[in-house]
Amino acid sequence: MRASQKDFESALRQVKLWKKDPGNEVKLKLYALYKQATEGPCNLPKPGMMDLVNKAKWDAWSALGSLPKETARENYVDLVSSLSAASEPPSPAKPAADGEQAGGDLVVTSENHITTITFNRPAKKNAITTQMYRDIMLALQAASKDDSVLTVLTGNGDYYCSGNDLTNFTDIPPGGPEEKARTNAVLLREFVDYFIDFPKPLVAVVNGPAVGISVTILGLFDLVYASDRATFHTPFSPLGLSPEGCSSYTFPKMMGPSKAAEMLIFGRKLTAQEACAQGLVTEVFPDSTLQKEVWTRLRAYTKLPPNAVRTSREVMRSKGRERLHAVNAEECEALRQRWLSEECASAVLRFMSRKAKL
Ligand SMILES: CCCCC/C=C/C(=O)SCCNC(=O)CCNC(=O)[C@H](O)C(C)(C)COP(=O)(O)OP(=O)(O)OC[C@H]1O[C@@H](n2cnc3c(N)ncnc32)[C@H](O)[C@@H]1OP(=O)(O)O
Repeated sequence: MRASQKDFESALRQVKLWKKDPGNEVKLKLYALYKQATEGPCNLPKPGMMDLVNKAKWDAWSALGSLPKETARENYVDLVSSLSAASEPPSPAKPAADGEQAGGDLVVTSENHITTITFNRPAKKNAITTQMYRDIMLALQAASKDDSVLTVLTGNGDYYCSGNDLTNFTDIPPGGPEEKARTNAVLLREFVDYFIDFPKPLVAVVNGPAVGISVTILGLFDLVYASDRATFHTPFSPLGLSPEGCSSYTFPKMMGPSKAAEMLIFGRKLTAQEACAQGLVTEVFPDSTLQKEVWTRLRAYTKLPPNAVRTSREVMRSKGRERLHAVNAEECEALRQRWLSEECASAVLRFMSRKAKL
């Protein structure tokens, strides 16, 4: 059935009532269809390379080519109706009380003296949004004070985490790309500082592939248990970026400068076994037994005298902390500059335009 002008207007009103931001990809699709339905094919000049937001919008609209206005209107109505029919999104993450589970892109649970922070965005391979960085910091703050002995990070679905959400870069504030780069650098520095200063043992249960920042911060963890399906990938150079999470210091220290260079400069992806041989991973488990074996082991660790555990960790960690803060500051400044580079803009655009196809 063809959508009438009335259906189209009703869909426009419906979008305004949505409580949750549908995400940049959906917004781009809606934008493109709206423009096509109301103005026809895009004949605006192509925005400049650094104007990420307008460039992404232009790409999405242009990709519709000569799609007739009526079809665009119909596709808009269909898209809105399919999204509105989808189940209501869960509430945002919050630090949980004992045993409580919060929904959202991050799930925090606390049980048997273990606080678990789960990346819960499986449809996006658990890419970390700006809100998730903030929620992880809140969860770590709460976990540092609760009665848990261990804090675990893990992922829901087939991925552990695909790193920073690359669409983070498209939301340019009034201060322009410079302000965006500055606020990202502040956020990143604060985020990594939380891991450097965290007072209890940090454990990663790497259930699948890990990319970018989810790999680099592993150098700040005490234990990294990985599925044999997991891979470890830091594709910074292809993205026009440079290493973060103190990996420019922890990785060479852990695996030697040459192996670290292969990963951090040349983006070589490691298998779980290779990452274990390099000291990044503590132990690799068959995917089918990972959960059972790891959680049994972790529960046993929580029975150890907690003050002895904390003291041992503190004496192991305290000496390097100041250095790590300095490394973090240096890496964030390098990244602030990288985010303003054409190399980075092109890489993000490549990813975005792949996504803007309708
Ligand atoms: C402010 C602090 C900054 C901190 C600095 C951090 C730096 C980093 O972390 S750099 C690393 C950034 N991550 C990446 O470059 C990974 C990008 N993603 C991919 O290369 C691929 O998606 C993949 C290899 C992770 C998975 O490929 P595939 O199995 O083919 O699945 P899809 O590509 O179809 O992905 C499914 C779905 O998920 C979305 N998605 C995946 N990763 C990201 C991401 N990092 N950011 C945003 N979105 C991501 C992807 O767009 C697909 O979405 P739909 O098309 O809507 O299904």
